[in-house]
Amino acid sequence: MTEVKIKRLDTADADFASQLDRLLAWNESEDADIHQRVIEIIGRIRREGDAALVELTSRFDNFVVDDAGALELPRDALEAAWQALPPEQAEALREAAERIRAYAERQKLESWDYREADGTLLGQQITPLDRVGLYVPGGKAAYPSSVLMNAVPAKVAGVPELVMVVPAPRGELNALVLAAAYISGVDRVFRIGGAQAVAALAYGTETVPRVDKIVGPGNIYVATAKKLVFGQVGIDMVAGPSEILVISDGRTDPDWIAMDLFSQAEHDEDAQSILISPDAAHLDSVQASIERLLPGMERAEVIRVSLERRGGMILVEDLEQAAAVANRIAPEHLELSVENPEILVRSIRNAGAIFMGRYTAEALGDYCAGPNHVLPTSGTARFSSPLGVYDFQKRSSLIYCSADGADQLGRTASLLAWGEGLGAHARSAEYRIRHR
Ligand SMILES: NC(=O)c1ccc[n+]([C@@H]2O[C@H](COP(=O)([O-])OP(=O)(O)OC[C@H]3O[C@@H](n4cnc5c(N)ncnc54)[C@H](O)[C@@H]3O)[C@@H](O)[C@H]2O)c1
Ligand SMILES: N[C@H](CO)Cc1c[nH]c[nH+]1
Ligand SMILES: [Zn+2]
Repeated sequence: MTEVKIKRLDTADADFASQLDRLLAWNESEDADIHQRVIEIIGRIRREGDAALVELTSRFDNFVVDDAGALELPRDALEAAWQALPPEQAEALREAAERIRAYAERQKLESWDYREADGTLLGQQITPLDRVGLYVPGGKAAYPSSVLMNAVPAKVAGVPELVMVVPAPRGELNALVLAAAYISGVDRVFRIGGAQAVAALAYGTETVPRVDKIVGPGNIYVATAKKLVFGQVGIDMVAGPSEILVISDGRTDPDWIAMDLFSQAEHDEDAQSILISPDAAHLDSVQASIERLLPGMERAEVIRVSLERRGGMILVEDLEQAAAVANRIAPEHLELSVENPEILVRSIRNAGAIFMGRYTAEALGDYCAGPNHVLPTSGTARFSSPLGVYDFQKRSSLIYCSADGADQLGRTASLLAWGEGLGAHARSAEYRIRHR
């Protein structure tokens, strides 16, 4: 077994900050290249519609159809997949869906208003989005759990129309993906993926309807496409290649930690797995576990590439410094594998999801704990949050002025409008003032 070359960093090194920046950075030329390719794909979908969708699907997913209509799955295929599931899988899917729903129910934004003494009413009205596009990844692995994570909160919000896209390599789709779409109330499913699927949802084609917002995770092509179509449609966040950051106090079984790092590395060669600990001997033990366990893994090569390209082990002075480094990284998933996670969690400011304590494997959150697994990546947890019901709801402000309210507010508005030199604004307010 050859050594797995994972970068080692030490906060005591003078140039630690720049070493960390290099660990987190995407290769710039690779990044620019992907960006350019995605712009071209989006341009083709806008200009050529279905024809480009069919051609790009055959090129990237090895899935050839004569006519774009065949990219849509008939609804009875979803029901048939659900009916054919082995009972224990159906039960697991249903249990996961129920737990995701129970958590989502608590996230609902509600309408509210309040009335002032003069009868003026101010408030907020909540409306679900009309039609949402759900991206479900499927290039290298199938993600039934992502179907539930996308669709269940959308349904809780009350979105009337859910359009799902999922790549079908060689035309094949995982039965659990279809069954999950069935039980979570997805309306239409198209077998398309990557930047071309995002563009089709954003602009519409002859067969794919244009949506109001696109949500869901995907690889770097999907994440880049979502950023580029933002404005034409809403997007939830940048949910790209998966990431895990483990802070260990050195007392968790090194095999557990190695497997937690593998669990995200196995998604994609672009995934990122980082371990931080104040215990240098523990980092060595985890390295030894990685080398011993890796050959037995199903996706060993993907894990190895991911760990060697984007993985890291960071030696810190203490757990407080570990938290500071974690906040700088702002990971998608953060495991606090320590004795008192409820104390350390108070120092965490930037993380998509925080898994507290040695027993809380991140994988539980991926499937069935309840909180959403669609989470911000690439440091965007500094300003983004997990996918939730609120992503499928809009807020409109409500303002009702009584005659007395218009009289009072009109005087203030008029003064401010004249101050801005905007006469029509001022007069519009003044017309409603009672002139004595
Ligand atoms: N952040 C989250 O919440 C979250 C959740 C689940 C999965 N993920 C991530 O989703 C990703 C899934 O990736 P995947 O690849 O399996 O499926 P995917 O559906 O995201 O991507 C597959 C598509 O990528 C496109 N593609 C692949 N190579 C291309 C190329 N060279 N040029 C142009 N387009 C290309 C193809 O169109 C293909 O259909 C992983 O990175 C995983 O870590 C993230
Ligand atoms: N870890 C992924 C989110 O980054 C979600 C997932 C689905 N299946 C397995 N994992
Ligand atoms: Zn995962």
